[in-house]
Amino acid sequence: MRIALIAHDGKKADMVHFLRGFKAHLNKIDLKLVATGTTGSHIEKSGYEVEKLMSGPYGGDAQIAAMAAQKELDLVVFFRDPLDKHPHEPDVQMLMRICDVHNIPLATNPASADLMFKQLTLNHKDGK
Ligand SMILES: O=C(CO)COP(=O)(O)O
Repeated sequence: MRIALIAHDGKKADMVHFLRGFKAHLNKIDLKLVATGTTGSHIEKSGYEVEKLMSGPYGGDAQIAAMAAQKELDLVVFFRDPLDKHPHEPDVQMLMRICDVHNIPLATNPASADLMFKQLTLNHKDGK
């Protein structure tokens, strides 16, 4: 299972907090994490192994979109900050569009991600 993780600056602390909450469960799953550059550095510091791509504004969102289009991702968690401006907004929109085109589950806030991760851990317990 490969999961992409992305968080805007105002949401990076939320991402780290969210992942900490699932650590015990996620450690039991064969999981590969991939993230945009700065998000990845934060995730690493919280004790996860993660493949870091470019930083979002330099093409990281686009790299994740390419992986989604190539069906290399099972889930994308993208904690967006709707109260801030982003110079690479076209890339952000493109990533979300590509997830919809290819029917890749996309969680854009912790409440949605929580539901998806709970399902993931349930599936794992049931051997699905
Ligand atoms: O900009 C981002 C998402 O649009 C995230 O990029 P970073 O993880 O490099 O901050």
